Order: sequence, then structure tokens, then C-alpha cells
Amino acid sequence: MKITDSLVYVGVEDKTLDLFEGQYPIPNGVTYNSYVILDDKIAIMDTVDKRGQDIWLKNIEAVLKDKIPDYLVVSHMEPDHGASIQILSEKYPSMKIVGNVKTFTMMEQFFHTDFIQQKMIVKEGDTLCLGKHNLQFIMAPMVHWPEVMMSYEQHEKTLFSADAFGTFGSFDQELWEEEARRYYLNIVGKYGLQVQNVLKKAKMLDIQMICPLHGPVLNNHLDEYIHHYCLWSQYQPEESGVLIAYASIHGNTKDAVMYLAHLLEMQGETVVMHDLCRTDVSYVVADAFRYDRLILASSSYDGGVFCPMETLLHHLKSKNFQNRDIALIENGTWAPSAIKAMNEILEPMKNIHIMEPTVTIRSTLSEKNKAEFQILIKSIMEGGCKDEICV
Ligand SMILES: Cc1cc2nc3c(=O)[nH]c(=O)nc-3n(C[C@H](O)[C@H](O)[C@H](O)COP(=O)(O)O)c2cc1C
Repeated sequence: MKITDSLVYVGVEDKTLDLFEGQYPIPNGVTYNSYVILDDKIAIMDTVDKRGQDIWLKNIEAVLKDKIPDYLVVSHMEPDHGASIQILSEKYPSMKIVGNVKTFTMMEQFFHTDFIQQKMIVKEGDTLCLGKHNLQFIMAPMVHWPEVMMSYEQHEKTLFSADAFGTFGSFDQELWEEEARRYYLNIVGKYGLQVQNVLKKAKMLDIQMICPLHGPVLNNHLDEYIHHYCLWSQYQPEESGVLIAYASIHGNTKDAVMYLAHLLEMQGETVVMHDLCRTDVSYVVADAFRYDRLILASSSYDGGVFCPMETLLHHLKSKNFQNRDIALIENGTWAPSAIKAMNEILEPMKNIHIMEPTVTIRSTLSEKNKAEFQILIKSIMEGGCKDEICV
């Protein structure tokens, strides 16, 4: 797939993988992106997952014909990108492998060889001239592994962005926002500060095209993609709206939040609901970051909170979730315990405000609960970010 006269896509689409990174459903598949820059010198930008190795090698052969690549640039050692380094290095023994010090430490761990004959170590700001094309290396530690390194190609003003700006799904730019949100927040979300640092470096560059390691090449509306990364990395919501996430054993908590959702919608609020027992947590994490207010409602369970809610909260905590107004609702028949358990997980998170009142349902929604909902609705409508959204 030709991107420009001198830049060719040689990556692979994977539509048969069940779970990405062992946990994320990918109904639209995923791509392992790899690119070839053709100039006086030839550079291959990253390799692919073992699953796509054979097709990828054929793609490279089709582009290179009888030519030999001069460089393999390794931006990330995670196996969905780095797994085919060794096979390529054996096929082209004269090819230099370009990475930073941390890249080669990891390479030795994965392949048990130090690639001494091929190793070419670069650091922040170093450049590699291919002819007209000139690669400038930008270290991006923890976006999302420590060795991550982006390359800015100065001639065509292209950022090879490693996993940043990547997405689940294939090359459809229409799907980018939804699936890139789920990809970024679940996979890279914890490292907002490090993403901010790289965004600052990117601001100094004239970027006309972004070539990520997953999903489509981005060559228009780049400001919009970068804007999303700014919000996500600052843990700021994108939209005014109420996410209701519920975990209900027998359905009474679900009935209660359906009633509450209806009342909120009557007040003109945008409400999005997720049944935690039936929705993969990665979708809920993405929406929790998207909207400015959350309602968490759960059955009590063995002196704690029902497991699907506990799972969501642990996922949010591990992704540094912060800056939100949250309402808590519990249901218990003999000793309601969900709010205490939810609070214990939420407590260490930064800038989380619990909206009053918290509501305890005893088996089914009571008139007292309905009155409490009326007060809670006021708190919810007064909460959120209002004008601060989309800074
Ligand atoms: C395995 C199990 C453990 C439970 N543990 C508690 C508990 O610790 N405290 C409590 O008050 N209710 C407990 N319950 C009862 C439910 O939380 C309670 O019936 C609640 O009303 C269920 O709401 P739901 O209809 O939304 O699932 C438990 C129920 C089950 C099945």
C-alpha cells in the first residue's frame, strides 16, 4: 500500500485474534503497522506480531524486490511490533537495527542475542540521513513502555508515533475516535504525564502525517487527534454527560438506575448506561473518561461490592482515573456493604468528588429512595465540568 511515492505500508491486518493483549475484545480486528521508506538508503519502520510475520515478509519482498534494506528502526519492543526483529535480521544480516539503549536491553531479553554486528544505538535528537529523508529520533518513555521512541521524518514531515495515536480496528478513520479512546485509555492511560511531555516535543515539529503502529495513517485534521490526546492525557472529560455503570445480581439495582436515568433524561441530561455484568470493562473505562459525571450502582456482595463493579474500579484506579464527580448507589438485603467497598477503592484517586446523597436501597427501590434520588439529581446537575470541558 503506497502512502507517498517513497513511503509504503507493509503491515498486516489481524481479524482472527480473540483478545488484544490478552484482555481487549477487538470486533473490528487490529493492524500491526510497519512501513518502508525508500530513498538512497532504505529503512523499515518496525516489524509485526508473529501472527502476521509471513504476510509481512512477503509484503517487504514485494516492495524491495532484490534490494536490501539498510536499516530497521525499532520504536517499541512489545511483541505485537518487535516479534519479527530476529527473523528480519537473519534474512538481511547487513541491515543495521536502530534503537536506543533500552531497546537493546529488551531485545536481548526477548531474543537472547545482543545483535552486536547490527546494533546502532541512537538517543534523543540524533538523526539518520537516508538521502532526501532524514529521521530525527524522539524518546517517548512510558508511552507506553520505557524504550518507546518516535521518529520524525523531516522531508515528508511524518511522525512515526509508535503506539501513540494507534487504535483497534483497521484503516477506517471513521472509527478512530471511539476505538482510539478505548485503546489509549485502557492501554496507555496511566501515563498521562509522559504523554504530555511528548506532546510538548511534538508541538515544536511541523507534522503533516502521523504513522502509528496500529490503525490508519492520519493525514488530515491532525489537530483533532492531538486535541483528544491532550484531553485524555490530562484526565479531563470530553463531554458533559452522565455515565451510569451498574452491577446487579437480580435486577433490582438495574431497575433503580433505569428509573434514575429516565429522570435525568427528562432534565435534558445525556445519559449513557453500561451493565457491568454484560459489557467488557474496556468500553466502560473509555466512557468513564469520556463523560464528566459517573453514577456507580452495585449490589452488596459477601460484605463488599459485587465483583463486576470491583473490577471496573480497579481498572479505573490502575489507569490513574481522576477529576470526576461520582454518585454512589448500593443495594443490600441484610447488611449493605457496596458503598463502603467502592469508597475504599475510590479514596486514593485524585480529585474525586462524591456527590450527595449516597443512596442505599434495601432490596427494591423505596419511596424514601425516590426522594433521595430527587436530591441526588440536583447534585448531579450542579456537578461536572461545565465550561471547563474541552479546554
Ligand atoms: C452471593 C451473594 C452475596 C450477597 N452478599 C450480601 C451482603 O453482603 N450484604 C447484603 O446486604 N446483601 C447481600 N446479598 C444480597 C444482595 O445484595 C441483595 O439482595 C440486593 O438487593 C441485590 O440487588 P440486585 O437485585 O440489584 O442484585 C448477597 C447476594 C448474593 C447472591
